Amino acid sequence: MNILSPSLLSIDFNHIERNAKVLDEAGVKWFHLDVMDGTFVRNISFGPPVIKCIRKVTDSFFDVHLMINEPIRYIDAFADAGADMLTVHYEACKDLQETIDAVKAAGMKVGIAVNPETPVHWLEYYINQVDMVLIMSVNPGFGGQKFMPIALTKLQEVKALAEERNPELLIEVDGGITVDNVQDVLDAGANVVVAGSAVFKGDKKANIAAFMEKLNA
Ligand SMILES: O=C(CO)[C@H](O)[C@H](O)COP(=O)(O)O
Ligand SMILES: [Co+2]
Repeated sequence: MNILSPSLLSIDFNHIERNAKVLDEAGVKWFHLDVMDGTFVRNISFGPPVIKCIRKVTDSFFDVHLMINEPIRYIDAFADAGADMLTVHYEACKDLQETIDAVKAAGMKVGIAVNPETPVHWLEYYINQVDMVLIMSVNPGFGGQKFMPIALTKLQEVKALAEERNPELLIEVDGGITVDNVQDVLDAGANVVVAGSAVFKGDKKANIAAFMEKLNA
């Protein structure tokens, strides 16, 4: 079963409750929350206080994408804010094993994200310890960027690794996904699709319905 995880980076923050309702009513079950610290990526977005507010208006699964250095420092804060899963960047953790263990100990699911230039085989040792691998199809930091096709090969590699080592693994792709390229990433092995601009620009309900049609085909 494929999952759409809309990135709230593109949401109208003046109307969070109204937009969350639109997503929920459109059948969206996951919210993708992009946390940026201005050091791991050259942008700052939001943190636990905002997530805590959004938690009050929806029961959806909070798929929190941590684009922050040394995320181990904030695990409890995100757990308290209502995160269901924390996805940390391979490139941002001094001790990835310790970080994975700490997320699990805090009662959340855990994912590892890799940037476009980070090889998938670096994840081999961790692949059966995590719930999800996130393949970035843009360089992280901003919504609205163009999809990078290198992600397709990496999705195929993760899928092959998962078949061997962790058949339950969720494989998420994030960055520049549209209704026109979503089939390519599904065919390559993604089963969780993040979309920000392609959901929030224009008619949200129609955009979500178009994605759902492809994901549930
Ligand atoms: O992690 C991200 C950027 O670093 C965002 O999740 C991603 O860019 C989603 O936005 P869009 O679908 O517009 O690319
Ligand atoms: Co993201």
